[in-house]
Amino acid sequence: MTTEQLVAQIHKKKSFLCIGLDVDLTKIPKHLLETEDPIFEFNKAIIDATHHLCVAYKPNIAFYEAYGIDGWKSLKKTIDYLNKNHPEIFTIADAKRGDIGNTSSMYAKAFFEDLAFDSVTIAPYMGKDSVEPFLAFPNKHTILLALTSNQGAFDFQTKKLENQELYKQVIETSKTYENSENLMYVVGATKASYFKEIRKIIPNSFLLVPGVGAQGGSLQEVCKYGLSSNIGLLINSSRGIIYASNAKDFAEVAAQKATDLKNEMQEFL
Ligand SMILES: O=c1ccn([C@@H]2O[C@H](COP(=O)(O)O)[C@@H](O)[C@H]2O)c(=O)[nH]1
Repeated sequence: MTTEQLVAQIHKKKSFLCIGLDVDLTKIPKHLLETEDPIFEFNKAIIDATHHLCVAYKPNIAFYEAYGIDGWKSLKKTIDYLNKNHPEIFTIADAKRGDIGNTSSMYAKAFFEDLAFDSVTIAPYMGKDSVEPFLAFPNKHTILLALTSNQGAFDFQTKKLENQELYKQVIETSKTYENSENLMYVVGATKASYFKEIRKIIPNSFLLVPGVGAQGGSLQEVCKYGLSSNIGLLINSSRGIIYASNAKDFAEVAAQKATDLKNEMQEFL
């Protein structure tokens, strides 16, 4: 999917919501455990109930890898279901990969070719040759961890190196990479006070923003300085939506939570 197509969907649906599909078998409704593929059945129900409210879904790959080959099969079924039934939805493999060049090329093939995601999250720590293999794929997007939502972000990302914070150096350096127009960035909603500075460096790039809901970040605070001229934000919520109920009405309640977040977005569209 191109960035222009994503922006068009945001305006059409009046939403820049991304729903995280972080499936934990201990948290999903018990009746689904009796089905052949509980992870896929859970995702399918959530997608069927919420696809009109959001523009993106973000399965976090750890939640699938944790269940071994069955988890990977459920992931494949989920992305195939999305690509077949909702090709207008932007898909994000939250995998946080990145390695030396030839290994990164294999990660890129796994997520962009085999699984056919639109984007993948990448850790920037190994630098240019670890990121560029992902950027080489046309109309695919590489989402670089810039300033993460967790407390540990302060261990390194905000520390100054040669008088500039590391997260700023990551963003500035990444702009020099080949095909950097395919970059997006992760910035946590819990770091709302940093958005003004970040927008000075990347005024138009898309930012994937996790951390609203369960982690306590505020949509209003993020939008104050995070919006760009083409919206430029994908606000993610995972647990706050998908586990709002673990009874038989879980998909309905998830849709209500997604509607609440979408409604909060209206004043910014
Ligand atoms: O900085 C980051 C980067 C990624 N995440 C991921 O986003 C979701 C957030 O889930 P919630 O349940 O809405 O808290 C999850 O997959 C994280 O691994 C992040 O939170 N922060």
